[in-house]
Amino acid sequence: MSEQAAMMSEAANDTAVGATMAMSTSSPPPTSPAKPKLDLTLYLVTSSSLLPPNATLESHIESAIKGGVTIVQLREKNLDTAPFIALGKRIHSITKKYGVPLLINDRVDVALAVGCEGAHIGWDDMDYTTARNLLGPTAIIGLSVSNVTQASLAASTTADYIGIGPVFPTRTKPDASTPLYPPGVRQILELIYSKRPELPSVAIGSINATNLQAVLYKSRPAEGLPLAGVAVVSAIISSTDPESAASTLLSLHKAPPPWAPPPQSQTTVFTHFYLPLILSKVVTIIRSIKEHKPLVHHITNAVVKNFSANITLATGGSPIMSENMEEVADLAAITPHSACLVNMGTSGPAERRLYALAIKENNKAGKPIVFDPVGAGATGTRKETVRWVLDECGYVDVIKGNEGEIRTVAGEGIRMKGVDSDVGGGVEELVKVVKGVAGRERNVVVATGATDVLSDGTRTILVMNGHPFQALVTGMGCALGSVLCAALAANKDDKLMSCLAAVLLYNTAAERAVKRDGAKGPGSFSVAFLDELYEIGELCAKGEGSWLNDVKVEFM
Ligand SMILES: Cc1ncc(COP(=O)(O)OP(=O)(O)O)c(N)n1
Ligand SMILES: Cc1ncsc1CCOP(=O)(O)O
Repeated sequence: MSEQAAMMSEAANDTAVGATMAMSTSSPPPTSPAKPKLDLTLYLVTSSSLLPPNATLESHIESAIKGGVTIVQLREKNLDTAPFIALGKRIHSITKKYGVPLLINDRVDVALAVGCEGAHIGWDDMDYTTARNLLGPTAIIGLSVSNVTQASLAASTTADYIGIGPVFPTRTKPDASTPLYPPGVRQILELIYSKRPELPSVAIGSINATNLQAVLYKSRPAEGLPLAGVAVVSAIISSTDPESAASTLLSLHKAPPPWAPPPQSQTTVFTHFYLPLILSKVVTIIRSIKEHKPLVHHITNAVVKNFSANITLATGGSPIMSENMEEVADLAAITPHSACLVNMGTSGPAERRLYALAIKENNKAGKPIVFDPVGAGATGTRKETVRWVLDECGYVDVIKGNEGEIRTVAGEGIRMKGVDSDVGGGVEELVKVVKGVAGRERNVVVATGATDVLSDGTRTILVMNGHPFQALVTGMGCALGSVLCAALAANKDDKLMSCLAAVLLYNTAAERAVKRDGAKGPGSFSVAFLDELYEIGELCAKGEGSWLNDVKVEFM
């Protein structure tokens, strides 16, 4: 305590940088320094042990600030007090030059001794009130939270910001709590907003250039403050080029993610009154498949490959079946109109690596991903693959599955026998599940069955068309994924409308197929179905929409 008191008096003699920074902008009287400006956009947290060989923390931090870091936290777990203070002072002389606040991790005494702008404290550290009393009202103080209980307590303080994490598993903090993943971050943001609507937050834990946009997008609450920024350690500290690492992260932060729909592109008038308008869009979308012949990269199971390729061709798309990791990036970038189907028909470690790569490369190229969680509830491995794809691999634009699969994705403990779904809940109940998953993932969910349920979390559509023969042909369910891909690749404006077009095309083709001469059972039906897909496409190419006369849809 006496050591701390001594440091506090030393700090009082030192020029308070918060005051200096604030004074340089608004010149308040020296006796009442204002709080330094807090910009959490790109928050660098240090760890000298992760520096590349021959790099110094001083030069690394300076370069990172040049690249766009907006706030720095000195987090040095293995330093004794004296060298920690000495390092803090050296770093502070750098951050001050750029007007970037410096906070000290855990050690309020060191923050005082350094005379920097504040401290970041966790649950094992000094309590908030004591830290605030010691550091004073103008210091920046951040608090860590790892769950909603901590978030509730933290939001009842006057802390300046909240650090939410870990988002993902991280090697940088071996004692970190269970990962939250973006939906968990979102829950915490909602809780914080309900208690202190103006309190900003950052997310931390294995955030890097690959996942930053997905973290920001998927964690964004429907209402209230989104993340103010992201905090990173290894993504900048372990880089050999911290300036460009920081500037890449910053530009990703500023840019809309490639999968976000263009502003104002969504059909907002979604009621029966507008059915003719909606159906004319369906025709336009199917016509655009014919026009663009989108490439559909299939990562799918062996049983359905041939059928899926034929369905894609009949629809007007161009199928490619490839599980070669080496060509995933090329396929994602080869043409402006492409999409990738990730069908979890088989799900071992090699497939998981392939799915991750496909999602990463298609996210990067701004190409839609349709994820089919085949047999999701059948085994623990499949459940884990679903969790991993959705939590850790990036963003999937559409999830398509039968009721059991979608309920498993929602987190229900459904036991599926193989890949078939026999859960048999009512449609109303299913609508809630589908909307819930779509809202959680901020994407579109298509649940197939006698009534298909499509939702983007806000708008929900029921489609009652189709024929029971569809359930008797192997690959029929999986190949809908191909048509969804073709429609999404051809029309980027409104994903829900593209999915509706694909589902109406598919189910109407089935109804028309059984009316054809000779379609007496599943075998002849599957051939007639291909012909009908093709014929409907031809009608749409001519702008003809009469094939939609018998659609049975409901908007909710
Ligand atoms: C911005 C930010 N958020 C969270 C943390 C984690 O802090 P804490 O829980 O105190 O864990 P350690 O960093 O001390 O290991 C952080 N440091 N920064
Ligand atoms: C300090 C901290 N708190 C939660 S996760 C974490 C470590 C983040 O480091 P990285 O960005 O390297 O995963």
